Amino acid sequence: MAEQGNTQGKSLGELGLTAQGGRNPFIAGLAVDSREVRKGYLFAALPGTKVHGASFIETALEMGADAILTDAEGARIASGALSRSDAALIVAEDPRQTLAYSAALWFGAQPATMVAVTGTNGKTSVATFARQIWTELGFDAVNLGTTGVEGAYRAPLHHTTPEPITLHRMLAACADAGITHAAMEASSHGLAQRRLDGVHLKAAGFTNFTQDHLDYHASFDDYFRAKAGLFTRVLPEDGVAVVNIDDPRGQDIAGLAIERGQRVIRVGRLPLADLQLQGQRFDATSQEIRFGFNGISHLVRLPLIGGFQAENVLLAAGLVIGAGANAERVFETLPHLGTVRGRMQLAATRANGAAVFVDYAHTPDAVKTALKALRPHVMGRLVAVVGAGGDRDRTKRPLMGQAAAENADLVIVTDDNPRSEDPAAIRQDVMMGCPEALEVGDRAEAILRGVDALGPGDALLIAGKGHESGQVVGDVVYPFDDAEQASVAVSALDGGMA
Ligand SMILES: CC(=O)N[C@H]1[C@@H](OP(=O)(O)OP(=O)(O)OC[C@H]2O[C@@H](n3ccc(=O)[nH]c3=O)[C@H](O)[C@@H]2O)O[C@H](CO)[C@@H](O)[C@@H]1O[C@H](C)C(=O)N[C@@H](C)C(=O)N[C@H](CCC(=O)O)C(=O)O
Ligand SMILES: Nc1ncnc2c1ncn2[C@@H]1O[C@H](COP(=O)(O)OP(=O)(O)OP(=O)(O)O)[C@@H](O)[C@H]1O
Ligand SMILES: N[C@H](CCC[C@H](N)C(=O)O)C(=O)O
Repeated sequence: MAEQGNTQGKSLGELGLTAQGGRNPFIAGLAVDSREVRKGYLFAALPGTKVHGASFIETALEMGADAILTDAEGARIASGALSRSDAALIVAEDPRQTLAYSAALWFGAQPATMVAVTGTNGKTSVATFARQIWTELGFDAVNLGTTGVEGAYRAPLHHTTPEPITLHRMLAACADAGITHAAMEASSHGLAQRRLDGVHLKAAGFTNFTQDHLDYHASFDDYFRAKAGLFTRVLPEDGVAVVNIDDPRGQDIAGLAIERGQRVIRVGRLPLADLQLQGQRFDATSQEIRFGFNGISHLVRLPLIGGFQAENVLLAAGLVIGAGANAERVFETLPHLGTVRGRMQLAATRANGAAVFVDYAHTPDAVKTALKALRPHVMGRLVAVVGAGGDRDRTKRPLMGQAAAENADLVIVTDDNPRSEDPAAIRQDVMMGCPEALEVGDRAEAILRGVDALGPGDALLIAGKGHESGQVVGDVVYPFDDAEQASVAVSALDGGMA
């Protein structure tokens, strides 16, 4: 109970729940996994992708559960066990959403100003920039997502958008630590599973929409509908939608937001944008951007590599403005933003001046965008080390290879978390899109070969793992850090010059 952060216990009513059968107990904690149930807990028996959680209701009752939250199908599956128990039974149409609301009530605190961002690519970057802007403005702020909880409170997370019990435990810990501002990532899995439905958002952002996760979502339209849920369901009507309208799906989102009465801040290059990116100039380590807001033009130097990061920065600025900050003060913070860990991060420089970048591009669009974004910063050739993950969307693999072949001068295909799959078979899938590429399964060797290929003025992009610290092979996570390997390779080739 203590780790649930609530030592008092709560009645069902206090959790927004009404029992349809059984007692009306005082709840000691919440669990979605029967193995985590303790005496007096509410067990949420959720319909799963592999099995209905109701199959574990009997076990949960044996472990001491005093209340069961499930759907009609779950109540039917466990009718035998339920009829032998006096535990409270709550049957909800959408038990995942009900759990999300109850988890928010259970933990009872979240940072006062919260924003969330969704989209295929750019969520971590936007959430991180939003946190950096708030920090520059003097607020105690965090970002939560793929890279964990970062900022004035730090903690690891195992998911981009954690399930609601973990999420609200974390939000309450942040609030207790004095965090007033939080920017979180909303993954499509998280949205489809209603993980954010109890979060109080002031603004929500949309970056872009391209292929990913078609292993989980039945179709592109399903994937889009999941993302749109951030605006049609989670963001309240008085919330602000901050949308990249350069993406046609962003225009659809803006339309949905307007239908709900939400204020919309349009971001993009199109003349219709409220926060309009009007020009970019690049040098080796930074970019100068010109943008307009409310008829006023601004010129700012961003110490960031990659044109797409300007789009992410403006989306983050829009979110911070949408959540209540003064726009001119927000724009003053932009020259102080820093590189997002593992996103177009300069990891090492060779003695001949060639640069090695680490990036988290793991979708076809991201590989294309990242490589294209490096071009204006680089005088010479562009080398790419690329691979695709196992147990993930297989259809994206050849497209990732193709994106690399079309946008780099030399491509090296390697392993990236093969998980339970045969690494050679994954590489073959990728190679279908880039048949001329060099195939080097061992990632450390692939990086070494990539670094070795660099002449003066060239650059290497190591795509796919970004901030990750391991290579997942089978069930084993081997320590592996692309940035570290880049330094090791440069040292090995140039004699300690990394
Ligand atoms: C594919 C997916 O999202 N799965 C989530 C889903 O599990 P599931 O439907 O597969 O569960 P299941 O195995 O069928 O079991 C059904 C239910 O029985 C319960 N159970 C199961 C076994 C048992 O002994 N006792 C028990 O109670 C399970 O907790 C579950 O609630 O519901 C579970 C409970 O809410 C989640 O923990 C689980 O996330 C798993 C851990 C996961 O890895 N998700 C990943 C894919 C994910 O969410 N990633 C996104 C996207 C990141 C990105 O953008 O790339 C993220 O936000 O991190
Ligand atoms: N606005 C953008 N448009 C296209 N590609 C982008 C954009 N922003 C980032 N990327 C690419 O996507 C990669 C991942 O970026 P980021 O981590 O910010 O996205 P994400 O949506 O959080 O991804 P994930 O949820 O899978 O972690 C970057 O390393 C870059 O290659
Ligand atoms: N959140 C993404 C990250 C992918 C990163 C890449 N390194 C891989 O393992 O495919 C996923 O789990 O699909």
